[in-house]
Amino acid sequence: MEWNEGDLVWFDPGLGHPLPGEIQEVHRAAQVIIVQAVINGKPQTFTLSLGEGNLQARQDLGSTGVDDMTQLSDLHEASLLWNLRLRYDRGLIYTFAGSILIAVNPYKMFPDSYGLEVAKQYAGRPLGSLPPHLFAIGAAAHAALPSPQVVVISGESGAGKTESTKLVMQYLAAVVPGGGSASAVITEQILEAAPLLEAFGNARTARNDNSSRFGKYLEVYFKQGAIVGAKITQYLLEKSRIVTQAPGERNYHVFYELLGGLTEAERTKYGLLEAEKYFYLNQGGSDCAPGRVDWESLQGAMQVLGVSENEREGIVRVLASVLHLGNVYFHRRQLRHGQEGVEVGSDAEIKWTGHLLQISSEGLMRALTTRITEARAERLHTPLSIDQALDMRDAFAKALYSGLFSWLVSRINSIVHKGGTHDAQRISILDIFGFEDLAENSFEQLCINYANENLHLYFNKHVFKLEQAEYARERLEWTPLRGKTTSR
Ligand SMILES: Nc1ncnc2c1ncn2[C@@H]1O[C@H](COP(=O)(O)OP(=O)(O)OP(=O)(O)O)[C@@H](O)[C@H]1O
Repeated sequence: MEWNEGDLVWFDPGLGHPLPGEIQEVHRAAQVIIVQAVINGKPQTFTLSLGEGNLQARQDLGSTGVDDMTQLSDLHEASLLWNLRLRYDRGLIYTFAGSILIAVNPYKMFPDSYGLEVAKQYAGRPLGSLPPHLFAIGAAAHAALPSPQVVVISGESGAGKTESTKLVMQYLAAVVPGGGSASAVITEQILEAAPLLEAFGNARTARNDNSSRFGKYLEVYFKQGAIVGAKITQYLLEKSRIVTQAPGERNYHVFYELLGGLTEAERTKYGLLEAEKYFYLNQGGSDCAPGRVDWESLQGAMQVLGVSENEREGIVRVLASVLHLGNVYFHRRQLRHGQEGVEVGSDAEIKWTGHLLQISSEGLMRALTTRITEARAERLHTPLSIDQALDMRDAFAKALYSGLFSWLVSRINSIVHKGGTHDAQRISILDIFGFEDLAENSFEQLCINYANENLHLYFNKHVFKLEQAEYARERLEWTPLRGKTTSR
């Protein structure tokens, strides 16, 4: 290829990845070209020998890039990223790749982009006829009913999945023709379920102040065009966080919201102190401020969802019990016959937990310090070591909290899913935790990454299969990904 001044190119000045540049000078006699690239906002020039630097022609994307990646003529990782970058710099955070929407997290709100008026513009418009937007995905899913639709939202932690899920839901709530007041109530309840689930299932992590620590599959049901119900399925709540947190991270938001919002009288009633005093809340060394939602708003969300006062009291009791349990400590104790066991350091926390859960404190103490084995008709109490007792305490706290979380999800479902939806149309939204590679990876990261791998595998198979079927239908030639022959 003959290069000329002003040609747009991809070149690699030895970085191991291509840069977008523009040829400034061509010195054919010396076989040298000078290319300029803008790096971190500063123009820099590179002198390359002709034939060096893996020069490739670069498409002119103008100042705002193309809004569908399929319009790119030079298609490789660098050109895809460059297009996203150009758009992002102009505040255009959404880009299509065919029927897939890529969203780049702006980390700042664009309130004008998500109003009712914008939602209405997208309603009923085919995908691609308006600029890329989450509402376009909502509109496409809605238009494709009655066949069941799933919006799969995928990306690493902090990418913006949860916010995107809420926006798709907001779109459906805003534009789906009203089905009377019953539909309006159920729609409000579905929207109110989001902050409630976030309080109990989200936490501050090193990557995201509001990271979802569970996977969520939300099915929204429609009849005669109106929303008639929803169902939430939750996966894999991260249990280790209830008892331990990595540096800079926190426990689930609800604990800090609870302690920041209780009145003095309520604190006394549940035997609670300020958040800094609880081992389960202060291991990450992060602050213990109440956080995103205040306790009062959370109570409001529970009210909208019909959670009774009695049930709310039960929720506080379980949360307070988890906190009390975390402060239980043990001493080594010499038993008879030279055996070693443990005893609880202070029984105040055990008494509070017993009182709040309405179980016997003595039984709880025994359960935390001994293991019961049954052999024939005999029950043997084997004393635990300190480490085993701590594990037992933590396991109990984890079971209590995850039981509460599962109960909450089924309680929400009992309100937003009244049954009778077997013949309803549905749009589902999958918001599942993204890939994680932390300084220390545990069993939870294995499960999260395994779930992601499978999702990607399914997604790739599905998308490529569909694409190949379309090629076959249109009798286009293509090279199957793993095959050597060109098919017709
Ligand atoms: N469309 C958006 N507009 C503005 N800010 C956004 C948008 N999407 C995400 N954010 C910001 O990024 C933060 C992280 O986003 P979000 O919690 O949705 O990520 P996530 O992919 O669900 O992460 P995780 O897997 O950790 O739950 C949000 O709290 C919000 O501040």
